[in-house]
Amino acid sequence: MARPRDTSKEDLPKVKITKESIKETLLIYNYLKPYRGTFIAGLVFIALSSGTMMGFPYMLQKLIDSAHGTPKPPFAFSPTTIALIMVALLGVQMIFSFMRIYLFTYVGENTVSDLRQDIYKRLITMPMNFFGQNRVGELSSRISADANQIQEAVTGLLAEFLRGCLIMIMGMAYILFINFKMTLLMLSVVPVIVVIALVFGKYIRKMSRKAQDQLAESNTVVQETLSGIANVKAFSNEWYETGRYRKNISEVVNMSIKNSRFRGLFVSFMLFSVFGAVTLVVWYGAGLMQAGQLSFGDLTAFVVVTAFVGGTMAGFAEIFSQLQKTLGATQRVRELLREQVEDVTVTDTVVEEQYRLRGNVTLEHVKFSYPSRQEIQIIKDLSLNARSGQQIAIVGPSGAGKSTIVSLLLRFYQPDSGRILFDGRDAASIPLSQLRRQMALVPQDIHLFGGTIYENIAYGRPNATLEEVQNAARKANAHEFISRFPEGYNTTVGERGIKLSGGQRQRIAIARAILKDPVILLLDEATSSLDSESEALVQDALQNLMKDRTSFVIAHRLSTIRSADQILVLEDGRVRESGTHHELISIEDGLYRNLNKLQLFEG
Ligand SMILES: Nc1ncnc2c1ncn2[C@@H]1O[C@H](COP(=O)(O)OP(=O)(O)OP(=O)(O)O)[C@@H](O)[C@H]1O
Repeated sequence: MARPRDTSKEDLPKVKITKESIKETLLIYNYLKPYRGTFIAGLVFIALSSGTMMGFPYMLQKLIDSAHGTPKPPFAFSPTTIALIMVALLGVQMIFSFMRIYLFTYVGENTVSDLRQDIYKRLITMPMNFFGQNRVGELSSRISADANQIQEAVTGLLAEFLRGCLIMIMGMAYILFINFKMTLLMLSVVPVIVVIALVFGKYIRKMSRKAQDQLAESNTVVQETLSGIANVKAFSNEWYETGRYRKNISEVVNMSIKNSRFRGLFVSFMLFSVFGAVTLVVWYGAGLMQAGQLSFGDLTAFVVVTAFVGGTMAGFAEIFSQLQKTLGATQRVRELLREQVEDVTVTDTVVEEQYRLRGNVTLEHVKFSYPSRQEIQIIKDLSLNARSGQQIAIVGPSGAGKSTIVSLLLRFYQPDSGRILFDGRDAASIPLSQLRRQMALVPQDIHLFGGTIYENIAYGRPNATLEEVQNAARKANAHEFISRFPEGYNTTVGERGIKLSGGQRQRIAIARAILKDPVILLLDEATSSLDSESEALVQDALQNLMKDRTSFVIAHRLSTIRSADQILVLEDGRVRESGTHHELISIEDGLYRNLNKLQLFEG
């Protein structure tokens, strides 16, 4: 029957059940290993609870027969005694069911939490290129929807399958034992009804999903028109939109009415066939009873067990469809777990003496194109030499490749050819985490994490004390405005917190970098202009930050880089001019000189 739509699950694609996909899924069961004992105990409780469940119709049979005075050994007791035994049986069943649910939830939650942590560790250590090629939404659904599906498989699916098998086997054996011929009669009708119900049910589900999609489409019209209401009104197109909506809605109505015919047919068919089957079996059983071959209790137990078996058969279809979804989920998760990660550590490490940098940076004939756009070379033969403590300014028009240089220095990407050297050593010979620990990036768009100002600054060195954080904030000219907030350093920022101005955010980012105390500083100057007071505070903070470290500054305003040791004028992936401000300004018709004259950059 058509059920309410559970979009979170239906959106998960199914895959074909093949030997390969099953093998993949079984590998996920590796995560079960640490909880093997509990898992096996859970399986035992499933078997026990299925067993006691089948004991119920058996005792029911004895109870009814005892009323007729025809109980057969070994339960030739009074009805009251049998009823008490049944209550005891139900009590035991309660314990078994409780244990089954508790143990499987314990195992399921723990395994999926291990799996989630592994996926997260993978995600966070993937190279930058990976993030350029995958959508964040899709990646996060690996950790939420896919992991959920796997959890259900670990706990629910296997348990349901085992329970189903046990009930089918025990149930079939039991009704065969009650009466062979009646079982054959039952087998000739019940599975047919189940199969028809499944096929029909699937078709109806598909139809109702279509109707829901149609409804969603009509909602898009509503959203579109309401969010662009000014357009609708300005064009006086209310009549047009009303017509569009009417057309959409009438499609929904048509489809739903068409569906109702099938649903009506399905429900009436099911009522007819289920009760018809019961009538048929009971009629046949009544004949056997008349002939003295069957007791009243036998007949009752037979009908109850048949209902169990029929229900289990139908349940297998759901297990099958869940299995397909799980195979899809595990395939995607396994793909992710197989991806090549960056060589970074996920434990907190300190800079080792052998990798401690002095801050000399050399680029030799570096060429680079982004892996996702191999055909366009962004950096074309770039060489530069920065000595420890120097300030290198990179200027040039938008799209020239300035930020790309910063990404290469951080080793987000590898050059296609040429070398990057730190203190004369090839960058590739320094472990990534060791290298990046000695660098700090102050980007153009400053990202503040949801948390307090203290936490945001301490991101530069997560174990810093409040005093160290405050000192960094002072140097970054941020202490004063932070102290003015009623909650000071405990003020929450980010999505749910207060909104800081552009200049304030920059100073937080500068404090974060000061706290990290990097050897090499990478600074992407914000393009948005600040008011002159704020600008002066930021510039002063930047001077504090750049003191005694090699700094690469992507500058958008030339006024801020006059004192730089070297200015590289980049155009189309090449260094067109380089030198100090005075050297460059004196080049007749030079690029820098012209840019300076304009005092205006495209970027
Ligand atoms: N992740 C990426 N994948 C593919 N191409 C990219 C990627 N990032 C940047 N590009 C391209 O590389 C070129 C250089 O970009 P880059 O950001 O280095 O320029 P920029 O000089 O910093 O520009 P701006 O001053 O506007 O920030 C651009 O054409 C851009 O489209």
